[in-house]
Amino acid sequence: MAKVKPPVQKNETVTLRFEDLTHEGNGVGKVDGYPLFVPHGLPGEEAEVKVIKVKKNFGFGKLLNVKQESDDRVEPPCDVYYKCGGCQLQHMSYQMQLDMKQKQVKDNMKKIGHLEHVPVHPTIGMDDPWRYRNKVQIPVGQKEDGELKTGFYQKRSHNIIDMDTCLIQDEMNDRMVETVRRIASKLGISAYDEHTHRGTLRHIMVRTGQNTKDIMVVIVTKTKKLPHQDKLIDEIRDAFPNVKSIVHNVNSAKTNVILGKQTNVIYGDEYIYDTIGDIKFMISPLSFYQVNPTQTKALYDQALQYADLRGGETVIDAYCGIGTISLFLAQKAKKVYGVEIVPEAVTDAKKNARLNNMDNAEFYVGQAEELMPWWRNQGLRPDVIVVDPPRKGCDEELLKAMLDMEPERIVYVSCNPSTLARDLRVLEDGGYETQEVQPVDMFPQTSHVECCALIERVKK
Ligand SMILES: C[S@@+](CC[C@H](N)C(=O)[O-])C[C@H]1O[C@@H](n2cnc3c(N)ncnc32)[C@H](O)[C@@H]1O
Repeated sequence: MAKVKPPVQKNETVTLRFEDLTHEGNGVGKVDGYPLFVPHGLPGEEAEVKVIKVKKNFGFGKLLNVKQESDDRVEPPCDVYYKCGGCQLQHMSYQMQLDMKQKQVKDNMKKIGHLEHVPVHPTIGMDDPWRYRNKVQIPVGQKEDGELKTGFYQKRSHNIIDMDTCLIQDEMNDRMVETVRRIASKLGISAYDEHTHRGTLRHIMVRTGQNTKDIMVVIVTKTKKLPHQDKLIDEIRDAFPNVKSIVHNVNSAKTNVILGKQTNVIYGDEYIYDTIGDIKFMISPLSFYQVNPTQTKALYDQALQYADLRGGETVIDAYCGIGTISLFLAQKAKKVYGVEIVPEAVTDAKKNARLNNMDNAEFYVGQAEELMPWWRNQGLRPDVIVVDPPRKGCDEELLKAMLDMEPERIVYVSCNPSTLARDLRVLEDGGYETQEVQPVDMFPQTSHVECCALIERVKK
């Protein structure tokens, strides 16, 4: 067969009408049937686009000039939006973002899970979709004049954009990052350089309790010693007298992973606290804690509603982190078993159960895919199983053990609709039926979406 040449060439300028959006939020327009993916293009718009990459069946373009704007186009409030890789959807009305996420989930259900019949509800959005993040982890670099800079990486690169504020961060986190950077700069602490593997300061992480206003700062260095440690602590405390915890984390490895294994509390407490609903949580530096507390409440309420607990049930919460969902469930269940791979998180989970006077939740350190079959072999038969895995979804062994245990209901909380759809297919083939999926906008202005799905055992 003769080779068909793409109808566009690299660096050529073409006029496109965008027909659709990809799951990442890129506009899709076609030249003679050949699709071009263009960041910041919106459906219905006509625009001039520079072709920047040509592949056999599709290409990529750069938006040069929008000739006819969509009613859903909005002016991004962030000065560095078009450079920074953090947000992808600031140019889009919030309603369009929510609709796009619902469609993303529906498409995955259909294409990956072959679950076109499953109702996917409209995405639960935020009243104010800004300043929602309770945690920032920001890389530190050095300017030409030697001063330190902090900022997220430019798209598809490791160049740090010098920025003072991030509009999806809690303002407290912004101010703390700026303060630590300024003090460290003044004390002459150098930034870590990933090319030469030299220098000291790698990242600044700040976590804030949205409801308690507790603040934890984690200073990540390549070096075992934190230079000018006492001075740094004094000056941070002068600027933020209410800081609860200052932690030094050592990460000497050549890696993209932000935190190393060694953490030393150099001032204050090992934990900060936050509340979700009526439950109080203590959170240590290495533990996972959802980044958007307002939407976490909406997500957990949904999970609890799907679990439909009456007080007599045994429940397993797999991938339980610091026990957040487990304790929500324990309010209504007879017994909850949690499993989590990070030992520090399990320590937090146990302490959190005590903190809330709950004695019906037990937590175990381990791989969920190992513990679940072990529980099955021990004869544990839960009424409800909740899973909340990382992006790669559930392990096959775990899915198999869940099916063998025959719970009435499975509640699947997911931050990745494609692995959710893949795993739902396995559960459907194993005798379960997905009843509904509720997307929740945990990460406004970005293309990520969180979901909660209800799966029930088909009665024979
Ligand atoms: C998306 S988080 C959910 C945490 C918790 N349910 C919450 O809402 O805060 C996923 C959790 O799974 C843990 N994890 C990752 N792989 C695991 C595995 N194989 N077995 C058990 N836990 C795992 C992570 O450490 C993380 O705490």
